[in-house]
Formats: sequence, structure tokens, C-alpha cells
Amino acid sequence: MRVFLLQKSVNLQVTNLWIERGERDLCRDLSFSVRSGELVRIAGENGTGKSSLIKAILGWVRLEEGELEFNGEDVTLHRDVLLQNQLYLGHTPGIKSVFTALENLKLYCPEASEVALEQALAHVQLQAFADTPAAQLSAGQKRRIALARLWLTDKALWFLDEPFTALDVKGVEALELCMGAHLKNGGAIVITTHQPLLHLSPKTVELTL
Ligand SMILES: Nc1ncnc2c1ncn2[C@@H]1O[C@H](COP(=O)(O)OP(=O)(O)OP(=O)(O)O)[C@@H](O)[C@H]1O
Repeated sequence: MRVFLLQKSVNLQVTNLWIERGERDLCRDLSFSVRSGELVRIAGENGTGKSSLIKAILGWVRLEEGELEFNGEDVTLHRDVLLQNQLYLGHTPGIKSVFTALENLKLYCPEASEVALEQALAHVQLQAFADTPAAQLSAGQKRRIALARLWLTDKALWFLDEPFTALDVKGVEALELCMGAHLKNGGAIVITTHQPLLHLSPKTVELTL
């Protein structure tokens, strides 16, 4: 089981957010909170702005208006306080084809020991592919390399954008187990997914077109 001493507890307050993209309001006056032990699911149809909302919280998409507070700090003034305590996994796994599974994971987590890296690959059932170049791996296997980071991190707040994409049933189960352990350990997760969660009960933030 995954048990880490997390860097911090989590209290993210999102208040009255207004995000505009491509001359369309993705949200207006959107407020919600994310605290230790909580799973928050951003729901909505394609194009409603789920990924953009995560990126806006992280400072990669412009906010028109609104307040963001992380553990009492104004995120717009002290973005590093949030960035240092979060782990973001985006839509694409971001794997380098010429490197092996193990080398790719090492790129993500240069501070991890060889043993820890191998254990993380084992958690995502990739130990037999540690030395295989990513170019020779399937889409789901590449996704698993990215997800192996979750077994190596001590960041308290995870942003997972469509993490189940390309995963098979066992992969989905393993990821939900990992997420559940993180929540029990005092972590917090913001997730976007079009798939229903099998074992976890999220708080939902719904975006509409
Ligand atoms: N780089 C960009 N520049 C301008 N507009 C963008 C950009 N990326 C996305 N958008 C627009 O922002 C809106 C929201 O996109 P976003 O990717 O956040 O939606 P989503 O809810 O995550 O969609 P999906 O369920 O398909 O992943 C869309 O109308 C899209 O066209």
C-alpha cells in the first residue's frame, strides 16, 4: 500500500472564477473548495472547460476574475506555494519515444532511487517493460508510465486530467486504489474524467456549455 509523509495538508479555495477562452465564457462566478481527504470531480461535456479550469488554477490559462487561495495564501500573488505542493498529469502522457519506460520515469522523478523507480513500474504492471523503448509500447502502457509518478510523489494535491484514458479495467482499478490510498493519507485530488468512478465518491463541480 502507498503511504507517504505528505508535504502539507490541503485547503484550496476557488472563489467566483471567471474564465474566458476563445471569446466564450467557460465559467462565471464558479466557487468550490478542495480539502485534505477530498476528491473533486470536474464534470461536463467535451469543450465545457474542464482542462482549462485546472490550467487556470495552476496559472497556465488567464483568469478574468476570481480568487484562488491555497492554505491561506493568495495563489495569484504566491503561485509557487501551490505549484510546489501539487502534481499535474495532463491529457497526454508526455512520454519520450526514444527512452525506455524506466528512463522516462527517471526523467519525471530524477530524485527517486533505482529501487523506488522499479517498484513504481511494478505498481503499474510495467516491470517487464522497464528496458523497452517507449516507441514500442502501447498507448495504455505509455499512460501507465505517467501514472507511475503517483507512486513516487509526496505532493499533497493531485490534478488528474482524464487519467483513465487508454487504461484497461485492471489499470482503472489500480489507479482508483492508488487514489483512494492518497485520499486516506490526507491528500486531495481534482480529477476530470468522462468515465464513472467505480469505488470512489467524488464531490462534483459541473461545467456546462
Ligand atoms: N489553446 C487554446 N486556445 C484557445 N481556446 C482553447 C484552447 N484550448 C482549448 N480552448 C477552448 O476552450 C474550451 C474548453 O476547452 P477544454 O479543453 O478546457 O474543454 P474540456 O471540457 O476539458 O474538453 P474535453 O472533455 O474534450 O477534454 C473549448 O471551447 C476549446 O475550444
